[in-house]
Amino acid sequence: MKEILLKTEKLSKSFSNGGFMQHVLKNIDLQLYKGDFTVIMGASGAGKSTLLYALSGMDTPTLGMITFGNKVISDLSQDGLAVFRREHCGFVFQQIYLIDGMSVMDNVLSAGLLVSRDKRALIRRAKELFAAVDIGEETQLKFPAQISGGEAQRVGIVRALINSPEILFADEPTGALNSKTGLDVLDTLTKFNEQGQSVVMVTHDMRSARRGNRILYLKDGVILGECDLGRYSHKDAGRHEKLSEFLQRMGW
Ligand SMILES: Nc1ncnc2c1ncn2[C@@H]1O[C@H](COP(=O)(O)OP(=O)(O)OP(=O)(O)O)[C@@H](O)[C@H]1O
Repeated sequence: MKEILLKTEKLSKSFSNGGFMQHVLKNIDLQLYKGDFTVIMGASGAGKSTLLYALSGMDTPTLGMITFGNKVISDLSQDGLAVFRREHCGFVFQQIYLIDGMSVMDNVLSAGLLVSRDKRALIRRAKELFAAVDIGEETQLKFPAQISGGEAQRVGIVRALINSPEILFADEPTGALNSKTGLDVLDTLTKFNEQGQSVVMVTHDMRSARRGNRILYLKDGVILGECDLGRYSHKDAGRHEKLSEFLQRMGW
């Protein structure tokens, strides 16, 4: 039996655009499960990022309820949401936004120090995570301008995981990377997920989506369908076909 991590009830989000209301998310009832690698797909403008922002407390819904564990997060103030995000969520975006004037290690530690005062423990965890993403000690001392895009994204993942978040949210994490470095980042996400990290990722890239075990398809602000792909394995030859067939059915 899967454990529910996060739940939405009648989640709606509307924006006022040029004097009219645009209803981007419409009454979404969704449950996200612990340990899953959930992927949100859909055409451009379907509302994928808007959904990710609402789920992660980066934005508030217009209507509806979001519950994390036993805690209703949709009622929290901006300050309450900031604390929720810091303590429970990790974020990886297409743009990495490392702080230029700090070393790679200090970038990660500064995120950790927002939650914990135990610098020694943070350094230990940072080192473990850097080892897991294959960022050596020399690179840890470099500044963001001195590392490659792929290294920067892997540092971004370490930063996102330093506070041991219950959910890692990723929005097109390979969007700005070339094929090889994008693959390294996907392998890294897969590895952490195999170790139990729950991941929710938005993408319109099939190669990225294949890493998920659960694929949700969003269309015009509603979840049109979902596909259970099972756990990722690079040996799973039928995976690509199963996903293609699902996406075709969804009208992708
Ligand atoms: N802050 C905002 N203010 C006004 N409209 C917004 C805002 N954020 C999103 N929208 C609108 O909501 C719709 C869905 O946007 P969203 O970014 O969620 O789509 P998406 O599925 O992630 O698209 P893409 O794949 O192109 O990134 C778009 O029409 C967008 O213009």
